[in-house]
Amino acid sequence: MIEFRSVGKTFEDGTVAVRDFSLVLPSHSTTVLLGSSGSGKTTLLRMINRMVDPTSGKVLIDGADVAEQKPVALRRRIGYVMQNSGLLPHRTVIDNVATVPVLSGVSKREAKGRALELLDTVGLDRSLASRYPSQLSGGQQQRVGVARGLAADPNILLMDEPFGAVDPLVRAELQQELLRLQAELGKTVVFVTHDVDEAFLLGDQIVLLREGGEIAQQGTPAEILASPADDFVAGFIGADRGNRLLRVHEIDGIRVVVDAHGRPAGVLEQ
Ligand SMILES: Nc1ncnc2c1ncn2[C@@H]1O[C@H](COP(=O)(O)OP(=O)(O)OP(=O)(O)O)[C@@H](O)[C@H]1O
Repeated sequence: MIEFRSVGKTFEDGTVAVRDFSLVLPSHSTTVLLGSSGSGKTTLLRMINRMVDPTSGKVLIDGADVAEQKPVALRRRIGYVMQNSGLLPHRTVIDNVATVPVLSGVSKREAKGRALELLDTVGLDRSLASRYPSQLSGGQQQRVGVARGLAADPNILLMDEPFGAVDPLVRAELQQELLRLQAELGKTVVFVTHDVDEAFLLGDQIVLLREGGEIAQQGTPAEILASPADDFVAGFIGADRGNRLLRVHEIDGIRVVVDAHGRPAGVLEQ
């Protein structure tokens, strides 16, 4: 469990990124921090692994204050996946994935063996292991980024707009892969995005933020869709709300769900 307790962050130039933020993130589930640019999502995410230290309040992991833990050790046991994959350009795919375990004392041979398994896990062909990041597509790079985030077998995986830089088709594929992986691995995932559809697809819990890291609403996607707390929430999730209004049509005894434009969205289970 990750807990933010009355956390605030004012940067040295006086920018108040987060005013007073409290939240519990349950283990083995995905919490999405959703909000527009500048709402403080990345700042909050980075407080978990101490890439940013709060100026007030505390962040606790399983009851232990992260401020009392060494940042390097903390970062080695928390996976971090960012936009543009953050891969080391002069290292091969396999070395990128194996780096953190080797730094943590795992033998090179063992780390490489595990890295190959992780390529399978994230749906990458092992033949790509000896390539450099620039020799991969954007989607493949992001998969390597996810493999690297998982390399130390962390309980917590932080993901900062990890699929923001790839085209919509690849993005949809990566989202499905993450859902599959999460069903298998059950990590505590904290996922940052400004994309409502992505948030609703991936999140068990959604936390919609206004400026300053103020929580506009938190709940399951269904709860937020069913009863937006106020106009801000309704506006944020509602840009294409029309598409979210679904109806059931019966065709030859099969119940088909269609969206507001009459496009089929799926079939109801009998
Ligand atoms: N190092 C810094 N120094 C000063 N201000 C900062 C710093 N990092 C972030 N900020 C400011 O803090 C606020 C929150 O930034 P943050 O990156 O957390 O937002 P975000 O919701 O993740 O936005 P985005 O979706 O654009 O990444 C912004 O106003 C930003 O300009």
